[in-house]
Amino acid sequence: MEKIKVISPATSANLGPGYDIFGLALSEPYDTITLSRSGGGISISVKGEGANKIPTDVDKNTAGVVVREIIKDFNIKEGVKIEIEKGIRPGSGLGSSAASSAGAAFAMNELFNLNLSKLELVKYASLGESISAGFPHADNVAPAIYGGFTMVVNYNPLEVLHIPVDFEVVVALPDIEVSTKKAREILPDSISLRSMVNNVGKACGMIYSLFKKDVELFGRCMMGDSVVEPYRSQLIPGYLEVKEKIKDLVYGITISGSGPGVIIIPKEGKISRIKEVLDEVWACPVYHTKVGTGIQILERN
Ligand SMILES: Nc1ncnc2c1ncn2[C@@H]1O[C@H](COP(=O)(O)OP(=O)(O)O)[C@@H](O)[C@H]1O
Ligand SMILES: N[C@@H](CCOP(=O)(O)O)C(=O)O
Repeated sequence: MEKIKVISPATSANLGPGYDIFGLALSEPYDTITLSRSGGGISISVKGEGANKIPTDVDKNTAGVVVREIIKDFNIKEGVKIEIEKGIRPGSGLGSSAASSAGAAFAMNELFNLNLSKLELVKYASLGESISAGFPHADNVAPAIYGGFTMVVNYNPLEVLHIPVDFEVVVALPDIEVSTKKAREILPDSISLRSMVNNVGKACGMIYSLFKKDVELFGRCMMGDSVVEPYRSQLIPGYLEVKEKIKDLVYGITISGSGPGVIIIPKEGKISRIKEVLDEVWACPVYHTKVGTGIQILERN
C-alpha cells in the first residue's frame, strides 16, 4: 500500500462529570487525513477549517508528532507525506487536535501494516494531545478510534472501556475560541469530597443509562457536573442563558470538551425550537447528528 485516506471524527469529551474519562464519537464534523509513503522525512500540509491556525512543523502538529513517534518506534526507513483537510474547527471543543492525532495513528497502522491494537493506537494518538493540551488526555482520541462511548478508566497503564451506543445529539459551535491548554489551567488542583461524590454518582448514572438505553437519565446525569462547568462556563458567554432557555427542550446540555462547543441531548420533536434558541443567542453553526462509529477508511491504494 502506497497511500491511505481516512475520515477521523469529531469527538465530545468529558460529557459533564467524566472529565478526562468520558468521550463520545460523533458522525460529523470530521477531518480527512491522507498518508502516503514518500522518499524521506515527514511533510505536512493542512487545508480547510482554521488551517491557518495549525502549524505544519512536525513537532508542533498533532498528526506530525504521532507519525514521528511511530516511525521511530518501528524503525521505518521511508518518509511519510501527511495531508490534513480540517472539517473540525481548531479550538472548538470537538477534539479537532485529537481527530488529526487519531487519524494519523490509524492510517500509519494500515499503511505500514503494523498490527497495532486499538489500545495501542490510543496510546500513540494521545501523544499528539500532549502538544495541543499539555497533557496526553485520551478522552478524545479513544472515541475517535473505538467509536461510540468510551471511558479511560486508567492512564498508567492506559485502559479504555468501550460501549457501542447510537443516539442523536445536537452540537453548537459558538464563535469563541477556547484553547484546551488554557481551559485546563483554570481548573482547581483539588476538589471537595462532596464534589467528588456528586460527580462519581452522576457518572455512574450515565454508564447505567447506556445499558438501559435510557437517554433521559443519560442527559440528566450529564448535566450534573459540579467540578468543571462552574469554571469553564465563564469562558463561554451565553452558555448559562442557553442552558436556561432550552431546559424544557432537552434531556441534557453540557460543555463539549474544553469548550466553547456545547453538546445537547434533544427531546423528541424539539430540534427546531432548540435551533431557534441557539440562533437567537449565538447565531453559530449547529450540527444535528448522532453518535458515530469512529475512524473510517475512504481509500487505499
Ligand atoms: N492537526 C491539528 N489539528 C488541530 N489542531 C492542531 C493540530 N496540530 C496542532 N494543533 C493545535 O492544537 C490546538 C487545537 O487543539 P485544542 O485547543 O485541544 O482544541 P480542540 O478542542 O479543537 O482539540 C490549536 O491551537 C492548534 O494550533
Ligand atoms: N478532557 C479534556 C478534553 C478536551 O477536549 P477538546 O475537544 O476541547 O480538545 C479537557 O477537558 O481538557
